[in-house]
Amino acid sequence: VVGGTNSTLGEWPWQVSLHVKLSVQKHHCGGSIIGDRWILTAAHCTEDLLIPDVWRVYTGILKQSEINEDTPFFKVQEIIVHPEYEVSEEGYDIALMKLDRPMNFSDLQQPLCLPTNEDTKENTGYTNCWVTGWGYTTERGQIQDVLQKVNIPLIANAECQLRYRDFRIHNKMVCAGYSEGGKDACKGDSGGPLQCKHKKAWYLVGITSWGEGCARPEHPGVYTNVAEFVEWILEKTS
Ligand SMILES: COC(=O)Nc1ccc(-c2nc(CNC(=O)CCc3cc(Cl)ccc3N3C=NNN3)[nH]c2Cl)cc1
Repeated sequence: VVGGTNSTLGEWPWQVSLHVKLSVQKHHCGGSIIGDRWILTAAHCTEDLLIPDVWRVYTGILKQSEINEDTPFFKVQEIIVHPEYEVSEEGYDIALMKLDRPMNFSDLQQPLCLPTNEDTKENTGYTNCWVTGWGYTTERGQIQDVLQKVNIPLIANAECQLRYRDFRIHNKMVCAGYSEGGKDACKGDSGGPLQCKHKKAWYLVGITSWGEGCARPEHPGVYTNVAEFVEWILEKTS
């Protein structure tokens, strides 16, 4: 996250850190708890990593430095990638991870709400949206220890399309950013939530997906529009 600040423990209890353990183990992507056995993340996070055994899902953590060989994690039983996903810039950048056992919800680990379907139109109805993650704070940065948060406004798809002439910004995408730049997601944040507070509850409006650089003027972040995938999510998770 560029232009953000430190989160506090329990502020974003649905945020998870998805680690991959190959020869070494490291943070790979963010993700969101949407059920007691379900994590929602970006399809691009799972590319070339469709073997469930390499994944370690860390919940209820604020700092990456909390993670060591003794830190408990959830194993992944199944990975479900949206069948229409090809590349992030074309959308459908969404995937589900089914955990090998159900989690007990607590103050530190609990789900956030999926947007209701009619919100699709109202995406502009969300006025208090935040992006969170342990990603880089500059384009040539590094993974952060403390979970970062940044308040970023949604922007209309028509405006987002003007900024990305070489791409098709369609209705299954949602954009967020400042025209002057300076605040954005960045490398290592993908798969994590763009969450909006609406009438006292937090909704998973977007999944961090792609952008041209990080926090550049006139280059908003592009997120998977979760409201357009609620039917798919419910079909796969029930
Ligand atoms: C010690 O462990 C480690 O170092 N781990 C580690 C893990 C993952 C990565 C990593 N992840 C990605 C996937 N893309 C994103 O995360 C954000 C994409 C994105 C989304 C929005 Cl909305 C806006 C802008 C951008 N944007 C464009 N340019 N840059 N960012 N790339 C790389 Cl590199 C690097 C290091």
